[in-house]
Amino acid sequence: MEKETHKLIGPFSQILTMEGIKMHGSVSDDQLVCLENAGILTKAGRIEDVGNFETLRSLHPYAIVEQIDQERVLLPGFIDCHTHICFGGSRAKDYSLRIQGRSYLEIAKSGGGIWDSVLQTRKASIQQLEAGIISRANRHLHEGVTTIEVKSGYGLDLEHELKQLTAIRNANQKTKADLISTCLAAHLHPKDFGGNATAYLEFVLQTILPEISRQKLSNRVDIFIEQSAFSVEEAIPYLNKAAAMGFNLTVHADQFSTGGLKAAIQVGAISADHLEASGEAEASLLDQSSTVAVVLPGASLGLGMSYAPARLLLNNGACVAIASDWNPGSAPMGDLLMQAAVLSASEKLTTAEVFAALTFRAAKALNIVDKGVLAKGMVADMQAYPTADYREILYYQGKLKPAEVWKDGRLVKN
Ligand SMILES: N=CN[C@@H](CCC(=O)O)C(=O)O
Repeated sequence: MEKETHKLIGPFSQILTMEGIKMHGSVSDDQLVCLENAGILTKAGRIEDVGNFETLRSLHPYAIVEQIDQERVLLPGFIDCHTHICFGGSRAKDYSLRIQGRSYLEIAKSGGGIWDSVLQTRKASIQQLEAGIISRANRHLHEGVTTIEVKSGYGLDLEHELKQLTAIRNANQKTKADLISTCLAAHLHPKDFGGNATAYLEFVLQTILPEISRQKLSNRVDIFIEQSAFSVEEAIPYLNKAAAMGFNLTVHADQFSTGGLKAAIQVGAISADHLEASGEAEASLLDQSSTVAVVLPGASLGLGMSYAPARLLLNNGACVAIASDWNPGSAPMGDLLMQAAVLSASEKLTTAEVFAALTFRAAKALNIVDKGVLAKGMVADMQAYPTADYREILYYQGKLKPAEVWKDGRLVKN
């Protein structure tokens, strides 16, 4: 019986296991474990062994062989640890205004921005939201992204935050990608809430979060700390109370102005995301911190703004992850590999740093311990690129896509 459940996949020209690389700070490419003519043995969705293909074949003659006949480089599936792919409508109008020179915040003040997506998302049925999530998640899966965080935050009242999180839960049953939900009811102080920002956050704490816990819709809470959203003084008590209710914390921090990263570290957030406005002073805070610094080049591309200082953050010892921020406003593209490749050219990130940021460091941002590395016991989420040289993956700046993708050891794209 056991013999039938083992599967040996290979031979691969190269397998980058991502094993043995530290969680924090800079990484040079010579730290990458690159196995040549390699295979991977899986069983029941987990990795049993990784090594030379012929050696594995002789050690496990009973394994069913899934033969790879062409040149391929195998990597762990990517983990996109920050998205907003549950939304209704489009914000093409905002984009066209931005490329005419209007800023994100100006557009938000004049009726566009996040609030416009809130109105469009409230109008959408749960089925429409589900269909949108499934289609975006499947596109990501096709491009090698096997785990995807998905935020609410376009509902901003009890009914519609629950509708978004329920749509994410339903979509998770219908896509082969793994979806991890986050409650971002604190995305904005809603225009139609009859009270100030603090009163709104109290409402979220007393009404929305208990219901989310009761229905087990999410165990993660996020807040947007920014002049246009919530202040540090408003956010800290909110985050501390959410943590006391058992939620893991993540923060939208330092996108346009600073203060958010420091607050995220202070409350023990698992990650602080954005960081485009962070400088030397903020980067130095990450030296002794376990908070993951998640950079979002897709938002910089969508807004035509500077990238987060990923090189500086790594030089300061941060654990840096890269995510797509896929959303209808600031980051509509949703191509994680392309964004990471373009960021690496500007920020001078090594291939090892980019792949770490898309795999096991992104897993840390989601508190996941069994994904992002190809090693015994880990989930067999993997992707194979049609090349014999791993350096070509970033070289083609996102145009080289995986030819095969496996989720839980099963081929989901070929
Ligand atoms: N910055 C705040 N939230 C999103 C943008 C959402 C939107 O513009 O709709 C982000 O992560 O970029």
